[in-house]
Amino acid sequence: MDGGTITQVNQIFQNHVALSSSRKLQGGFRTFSTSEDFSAKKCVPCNAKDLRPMTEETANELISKVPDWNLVNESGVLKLNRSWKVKSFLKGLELFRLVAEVAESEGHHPDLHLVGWNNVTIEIWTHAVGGLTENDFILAAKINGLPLQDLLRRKAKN
Ligand SMILES: C[C@H](O)[C@H](O)[C@H]1CNC2=NC(N)=NC(=O)C2=N1
Repeated sequence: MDGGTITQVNQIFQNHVALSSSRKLQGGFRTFSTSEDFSAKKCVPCNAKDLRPMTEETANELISKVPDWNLVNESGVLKLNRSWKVKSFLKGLELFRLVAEVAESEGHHPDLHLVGWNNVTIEIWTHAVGGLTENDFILAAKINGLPLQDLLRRKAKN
């Protein structure tokens, strides 16, 4: 197979969304499942040789599994992001501390932003592959499971 055909085959494998409940290896590449709870999974090391960034099509299928996260394409690099308004600067740092514990235990790390004293944005992508992998969805799902409510500014009532 020439390079072009291999790329096409890779695309086909990566576009394949497994319906089973466990991660599959198809033709040596990781595939992604629609039916799984990402928060129950564990991140794999990002330096694994068979790790490839998923296509935008796959990312679009998986984004609904991580409520409140957005899919963004930054100059061709797919990323997940989510924003919160915190009660104070220190509460923002507390939020980062909770997120950092998840990140350290998963060995997968988000980009953390605390801007204008109370605006927190977290971006998640896999630096090693320049795009999204299942790891990013696992980390996003685990962040969604954190008890952040007391750190957040309450929404203004009308
Ligand atoms: C070996 C280890 O998995 C890597 O160095 C990790 C650490 N955390 C990481 N986090 C993220 N988001 N992307 C990476 O490529 C990455 N690499």
